[in-house]
Amino acid sequence: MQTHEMPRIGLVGSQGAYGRWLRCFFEDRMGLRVVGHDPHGDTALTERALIESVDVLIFCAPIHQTPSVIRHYVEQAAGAERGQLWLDITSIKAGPVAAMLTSQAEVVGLHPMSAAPKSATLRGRAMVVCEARLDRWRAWLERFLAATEADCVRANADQHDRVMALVQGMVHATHMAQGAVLRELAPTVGDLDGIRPFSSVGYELDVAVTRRILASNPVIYQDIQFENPYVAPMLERLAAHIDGLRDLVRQGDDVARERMRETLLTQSRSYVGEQAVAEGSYAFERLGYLLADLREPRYISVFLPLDRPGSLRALLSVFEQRGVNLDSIHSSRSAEGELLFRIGVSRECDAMALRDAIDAIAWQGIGRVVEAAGMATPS
Ligand SMILES: NC(=O)C1=CN([C@@H]2O[C@H](COP(=O)(O)OP(=O)(O)OC[C@H]3O[C@@H](n4cnc5c(N)ncnc54)[C@H](O)[C@@H]3O)[C@@H](O)[C@H]2O)C=CC1
Ligand SMILES: O=C(O)C(=O)Cc1ccc(O)cc1
Repeated sequence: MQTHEMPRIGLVGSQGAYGRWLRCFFEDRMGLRVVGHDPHGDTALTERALIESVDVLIFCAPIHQTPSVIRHYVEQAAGAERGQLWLDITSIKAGPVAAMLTSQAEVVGLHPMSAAPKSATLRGRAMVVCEARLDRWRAWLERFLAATEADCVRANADQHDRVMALVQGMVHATHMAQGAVLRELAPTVGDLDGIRPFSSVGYELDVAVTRRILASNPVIYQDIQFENPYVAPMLERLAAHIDGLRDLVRQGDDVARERMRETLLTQSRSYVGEQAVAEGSYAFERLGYLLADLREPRYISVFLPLDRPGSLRALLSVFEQRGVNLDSIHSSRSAEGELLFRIGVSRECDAMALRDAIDAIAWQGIGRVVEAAGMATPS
């Protein structure tokens, strides 16, 4: 009983990005004891000793290695895992879940749909939950999932992998291809910096996705393409549509134009449905306004240390008292994950009044101005 109340947590891959996040999560948010093993930097416990000292074991190792790592742990455990809960967070689910099922532990596969966040929980992110063999650990699992604050969606492992071929495989493939096309063709039109002033909202959004992928761990993007059996058939369809479009454009006549409209626009529009098309289109517009606000060169970013009602009002009153007109206000996060208010300031506002407002934010103890951009340099 005690075990299920305050289980000891074991992390396989404890030194990785998610391993480190999970350690903080379990220790700080759930008050649980965490131990781990990782060939890179966490070898105090042998694998067998790790298994013997935990109640819940979580695999957070690289995707392509995880099934064999799990099988190795099953061998090492040799039955000692009976009564434990084994979880994994791998981006592909069928292989890891099948491997965990060869143990005698209870088994649930998880997939958080975001990189390890800078925040303390997974609030606002989806997490797929594949219950494979769950009995006595059910109540604790529900408490754990609630503590993550993730939006949990249940699926079996095969369903998960089919969906991920679209949600991840397709999205990553198209953006990796965009990155390669830009690399090849952008030099002929003034390079990326030369293209930037010509950006549309769609280009800017796609470039952000592509660069996010390029900034991340390449092994994950490689494994998501290569380890999911549903990716190859998806790529066939993707390639067929791109090839088809190229052929129609080469053909170039009215028949080809009509065919393109029919296959790539009209049929998809009616499949998606009028309402969802309208909602998606509006979401795109809102992102356009957001990007426009974020592009405004004159803004300040403020960290408000006091997370309580009225903090934002105190901040805004500093501007009001000095007659500084604001164009936009967004809550956002710094690259380090700190919650910030980003305030766009009217280009017409008086530079002295703005500087005075910035000073007042600090000396009145309202907040810390992390960045002030587009200000006239003081004379
Ligand atoms: N990074 C992301 O965006 C997301 C990752 N995931 C999943 O989380 C898992 C881990 O990902 P990251 O933490 O980003 O990767 P990572 O590469 O930062 O960490 C993996 C860790 O596993 C360790 N490791 C390698 N072989 C091992 C073994 N035999 N035994 C124990 N540890 C071993 C590595 O030394 C490394 O520290 C992957 O399965 C990935 O699919 C899930 C959602 C998002
Ligand atoms: O590229 C994406 O989809 C991300 O947002 C990051 C990411 C990478 C791997 C995952 O399994 C889940 C999320």
